[in-house]
Amino acid sequence: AVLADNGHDVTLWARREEQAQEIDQAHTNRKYLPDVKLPETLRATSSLSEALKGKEAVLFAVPSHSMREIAREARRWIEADALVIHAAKGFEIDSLKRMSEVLAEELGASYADRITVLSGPSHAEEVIRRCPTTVVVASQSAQAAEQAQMLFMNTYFRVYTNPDVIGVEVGGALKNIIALSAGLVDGLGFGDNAKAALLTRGLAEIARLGHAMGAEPITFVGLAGVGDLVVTCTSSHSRNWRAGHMISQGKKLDEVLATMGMVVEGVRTTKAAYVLKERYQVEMPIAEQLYSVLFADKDPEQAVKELMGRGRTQELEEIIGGW
Ligand SMILES: NC(=O)C1=CN([C@@H]2O[C@H](COP(=O)(O)OP(=O)(O)OC[C@H]3O[C@@H](n4cnc5c(N)ncnc54)[C@H](OP(=O)(O)O)[C@@H]3O)[C@@H](O)[C@H]2O)C=CC1
Ligand SMILES: O=C(CO)COP(=O)(O)O
Repeated sequence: AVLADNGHDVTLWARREEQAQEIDQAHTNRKYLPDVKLPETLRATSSLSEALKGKEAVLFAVPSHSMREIAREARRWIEADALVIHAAKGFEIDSLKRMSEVLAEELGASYADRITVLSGPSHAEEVIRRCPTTVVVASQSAQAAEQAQMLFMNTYFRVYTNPDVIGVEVGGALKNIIALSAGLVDGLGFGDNAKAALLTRGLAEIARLGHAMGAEPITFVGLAGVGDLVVTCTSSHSRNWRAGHMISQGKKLDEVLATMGMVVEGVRTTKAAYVLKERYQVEMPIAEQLYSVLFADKDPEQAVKELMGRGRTQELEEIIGGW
């Protein structure tokens, strides 16, 4: 809708014919954005070739677990000089690869310089109402990042560029772990101090793993770090926050995911972080406790007790050093 508002010729692809038809003809998307009228110029199809042929840019906005499969399929139709952007916030669970790595593998080396990630605090429910929103685009090529910036930027959607692809992707993925935890903490009625502690110490965990993976720590105080962390941990639009909240009320994970009917990226990302923290030898106590709550039926109140009872430590020693 942002791109259509900017006057671009946009074709959405949806895997279900009936959804494509609804968007194309009625200009609505009742399942995902009820009570919203989409731009009249926005077209939709269930044919990938129709969506991709002749297009100067392609935005992959599928859940991270389906990125490889869709990219593999899309490769046949994407123009050789197309700009490739993705907006997924997660890792590939088996390989622990970032989405730009998955795209580069599937689309081929010739696209590496044109792969861009778009991330930041941007709940779809508000973007579609044209509420003021800021995001960041990152690419290894300044030219690709600026091209994406120009395509999306308008009066309600402000786009910044950043050369740190790893930081922007890792920040966008890991914030969902903290958003799930924030839903739990809010649901348990632990108050504002606990929530602030979770966001701040969550950010320390994100920066610690991100730094070890090659990110610039400063990226995490930007839109893909603090920005997305704040919006996802404080908004009831967030599926990750809502999932955590439901679990705090005694619901089982399977039940929560079935009720949601939309992707809750933080669940898979918690599994990924559990393995990544071992691989990079970094401490992620919040992610570790959330892992036990989600996958080993740990009582969330006990998880909080254990987090509060950890040994004494410095605040940011890995990043700023000690005395
Ligand atoms: N929602 C938001 O505000 C934001 C989301 N994101 C990120 O965007 C990504 C997508 O999220 P979002 O759109 O919200 O997720 P939703 O669950 O709301 O919608 C998922 C969409 O992807 C389709 N889909 C699911 N699995 C597949 C598959 N295997 N192949 C093809 N299509 C599939 C669904 O189709 P169907 O209906 O047929 O299942 C549906 O159209 C996530 O990584 C998320 O973190 C990033 C920024 C903001
Ligand atoms: O990433 C998002 C907003 O920036 C959407 O978060 P949820 O997936 O938790 O809804």
